[in-house]
Amino acid sequence: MTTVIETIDTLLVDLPTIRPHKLSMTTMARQTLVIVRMRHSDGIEGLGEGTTIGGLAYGPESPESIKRNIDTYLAPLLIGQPSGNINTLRARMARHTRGNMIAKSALETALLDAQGKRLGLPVSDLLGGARHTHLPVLWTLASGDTHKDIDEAFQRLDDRRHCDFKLKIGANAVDDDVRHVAAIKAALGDRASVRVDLNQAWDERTAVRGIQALQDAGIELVEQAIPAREHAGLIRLSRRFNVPMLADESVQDARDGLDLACAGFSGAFALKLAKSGGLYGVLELAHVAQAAGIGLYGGTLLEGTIGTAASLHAWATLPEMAWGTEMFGPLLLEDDIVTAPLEYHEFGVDLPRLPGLGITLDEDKLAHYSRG
Ligand SMILES: O=C(O)C[C@H]1C=CC(=O)O1
Ligand SMILES: [Mn+2]
Repeated sequence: MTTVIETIDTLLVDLPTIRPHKLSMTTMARQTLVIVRMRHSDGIEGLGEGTTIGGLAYGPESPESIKRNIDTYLAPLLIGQPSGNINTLRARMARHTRGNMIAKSALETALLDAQGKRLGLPVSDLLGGARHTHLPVLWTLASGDTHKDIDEAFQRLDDRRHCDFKLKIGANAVDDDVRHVAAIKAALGDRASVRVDLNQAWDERTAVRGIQALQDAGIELVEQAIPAREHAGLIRLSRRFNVPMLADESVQDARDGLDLACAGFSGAFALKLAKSGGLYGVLELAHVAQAAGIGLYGGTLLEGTIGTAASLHAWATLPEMAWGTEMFGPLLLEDDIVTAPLEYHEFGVDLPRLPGLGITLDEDKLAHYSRG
């Protein structure tokens, strides 16, 4: 008998962060994960996660909209359908619903987790096989205080946890931000690479001034300096400076990637399951980038362990990423809802090797942190 999808439950899970995480558009004191539990008629449960940053501060989906739109619109499209044909189920969601890429990503992840468990294969094997089993992971310094950030960076270096750092700037005046970045880079010297993420905070004129100063300070990568939809401006910046531009909010999926590449962008793309609607969509973007000679970077929306593991399975199938990954989401959270956390060591993280995502929920922790 064909295995079908029987039930899909969604849970809002609030976890405190280890310290305030200050971005240009919001300061996070907690993270809300939307956890999907998808049960199939063969008794297998698939897990998925949809997560964004700061409610509606980061993008058009909030944790509450992700849950509501799965419950109301997306789950009914899947329930009763055969479990194993993920291409058909993706097409069904795309045909009947627009946008909501984080919600779709959570569901696709749950489908892949279940299929992997069913076949006894890790998700990366379902995607053709892992080329890496240990991936580099950077850390974001975003305490809002220069000296605290420097102490935090040295701690991470000494623990051999991270040797690349991303600084979140754009909330303060340009000169203050540049001073903050330059002080951190000067303190770390050659021990670490330092990059910045503006999260769209500058206009193009400000960006020209700010990026020149950041380049002079030895910054290695400048992420999303100007608003997402200003593709022409981003391309001008990528041509103007030696320091490469990393497109994040500007590049959601393969279509954006193709447009940017065809219009002359050079630099790198931040890949995120949340932007591209799941593992297949994000790999389509990665393949466009590869064809265009654009560098890859494994990005996060600060997902917990389930979403982070899903991303790792996708990144593991790619050639080495020019800019590594930022899959540190679980390390920013005070606690976890899984029985065995991901293993972070030697400046990176291990790819889980058990079937599916390789992650098991801790039911007590899940109940404790779930809303309602
Ligand atoms: O890159 C972003 O825009 C989102 C995210 C990734 C790391 C972090 O601290 O925030
Ligand atoms: Mn970013």
